[in-house]
Amino acid sequence: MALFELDGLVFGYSGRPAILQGASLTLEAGQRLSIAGANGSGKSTLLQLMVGLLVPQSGQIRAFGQARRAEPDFHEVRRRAGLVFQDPDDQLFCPTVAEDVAFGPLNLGLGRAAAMDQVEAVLTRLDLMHLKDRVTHRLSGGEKRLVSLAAVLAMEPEVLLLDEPTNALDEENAGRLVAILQGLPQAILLVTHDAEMRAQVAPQGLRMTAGRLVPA
Ligand SMILES: Nc1ncnc2c1ncn2[C@@H]1O[C@H](COP(=O)(O)OP(=O)(O)OP(=O)(O)O)[C@@H](O)[C@H]1O
Repeated sequence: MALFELDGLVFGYSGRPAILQGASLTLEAGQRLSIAGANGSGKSTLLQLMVGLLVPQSGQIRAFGQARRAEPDFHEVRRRAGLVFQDPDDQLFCPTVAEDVAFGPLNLGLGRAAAMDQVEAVLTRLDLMHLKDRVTHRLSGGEKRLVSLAAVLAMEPEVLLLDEPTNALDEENAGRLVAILQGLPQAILLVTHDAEMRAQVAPQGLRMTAGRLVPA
């Protein structure tokens, strides 16, 4: 069963010409796929459509074996597919790092103690335990990006949708992120301008061109 099957998605922001003009892709379990493309070509827009944050004007979205049309269809999609936003400030909204990372597990119904165990496990895995009690909005841009990834991984999604994950990361942390992603079991859809990262994490690639996805 494919995790995602997007067929002929058309989307334009209100009152503006369509950015996506028939974008299609299939993401299978365990697959790693990258998407490149010019600034403003619609890559972030596509990821937001995949988890129901935007609604296509036409085209089909199947996720985890089912057609997804209305908002309630996407609750399950957002639980099983973790989107790491391009801007960490869209992801992180709690006072401290521990609370931000615990938010997802608590929301999924985990008890406080189990959620805190999960927070420690994820922060340890990403080598971020030193940030656990920090005030989130005072972190550096790169630290926020890593905490965003931790917050998504804490929900144990089946697939990761990553929007420019190396933005604001220094070379050392970008390298660490690549190693972390290489070691994860999840399927990954990786949007990035970073050609080296695409080669290391998701060599099979597509390119967004004129509103469609074509082999890179
Ligand atoms: N909320 C919005 N309302 C109106 N236009 C928007 C909105 N969000 C994005 N856009 C526009 O839609 C186009 C596609 O944006 P999108 O962020 O999907 O591109 P992208 O391929 O991810 O770009 P980048 O590589 O710069 O991150 C851009 O022209 C952008 O300005």
